[in-house]
Amino acid sequence: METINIIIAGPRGRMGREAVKLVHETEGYRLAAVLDRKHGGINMNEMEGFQGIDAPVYSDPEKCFTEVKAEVLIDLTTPDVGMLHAETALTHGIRPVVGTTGFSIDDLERLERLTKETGLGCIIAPNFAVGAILMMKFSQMAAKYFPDVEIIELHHDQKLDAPSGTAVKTAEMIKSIRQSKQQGHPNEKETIEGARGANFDGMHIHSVRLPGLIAHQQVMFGADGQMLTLRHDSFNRASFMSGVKLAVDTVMRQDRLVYGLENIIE
Ligand SMILES: NC(=O)c1ccc[n+]([C@@H]2O[C@H](COP(=O)([O-])OP(=O)(O)OC[C@H]3O[C@@H](n4cnc5c(N)ncnc54)[C@H](O)[C@@H]3O)[C@@H](O)[C@H]2O)c1
Ligand SMILES: O=C(O)C1=N[C@H](C(=O)O)CCC1
Repeated sequence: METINIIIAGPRGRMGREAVKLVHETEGYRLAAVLDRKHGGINMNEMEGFQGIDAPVYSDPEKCFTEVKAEVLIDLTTPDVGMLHAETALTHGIRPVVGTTGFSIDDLERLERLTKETGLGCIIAPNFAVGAILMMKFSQMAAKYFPDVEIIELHHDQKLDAPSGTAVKTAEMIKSIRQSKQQGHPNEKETIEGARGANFDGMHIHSVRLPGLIAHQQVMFGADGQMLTLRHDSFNRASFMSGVKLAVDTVMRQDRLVYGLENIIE
């Protein structure tokens, strides 16, 4: 088995720490370096909580991708930084696996162009949890029969982007099979701005942020006299790691942009 050399961006973050553990403990993976905005120039084992993990730390992505031999970048940072990392990685022949959420349609189009130019795979996964992928797929199936839908996503209160990447992806998947529909009463009026949530092609997305939560989503379908609710809960960040591993293994065989793990799980 060929070793996959991996760079992780955002190793001290909530997701980054889990990803470091995954790469460190997986046979056939080697942690080649990490990208950390503060600690460039030291070794990981000098950083708190990473004793016994030997990898150089960089703060400058350009320098990191030039000096380090790696096949894959796992990015778990913030949208603007994640976009810069993904583009820079591709131009250095490194395949990005991006868990960072909050990318715009423009960002996705730019990355798609870059993958076509370089012939390299890139996976953008708004949610790595297999259960969440199933919830999105089931929601897409249900929307064929229940066009009236509201999405409620619930996350911890340190989350930067709203709506969540998962909610946006769910809405996009529903939109792909549903005729555009403005839901609710045609004359409805918000007496407090935002009361009806975000409007995506007529369906509404509500974002809840509370301490204690991790990542949760409920998709509610209403029809005359009945309701169908699909819900997924991630109770810890280890729940995302089998999806990260699937993405790393798959990106090695891809030559284009893949947006969403639903396109690669069988
Ligand atoms: N796809 C999924 O399944 C999934 C799951 C959880 C979180 N996320 C997303 O992953 C991202 C990270 O989430 P989190 O909860 O770990 O956040 P976090 O705030 O705990 O971690 C983000 C890390 O990025 C680092 N960072 C910021 N700028 C940097 C830079 N220039 N260079 C290197 N590192 C930099 C920060 O120091 C921080 O450690 C978010 O966008 C979140 O929405 C995705
Ligand atoms: O913790 C977060 O932030 C998460 N973000 C993802 C999203 O935006 O959908 C999914 C899981 C957790």
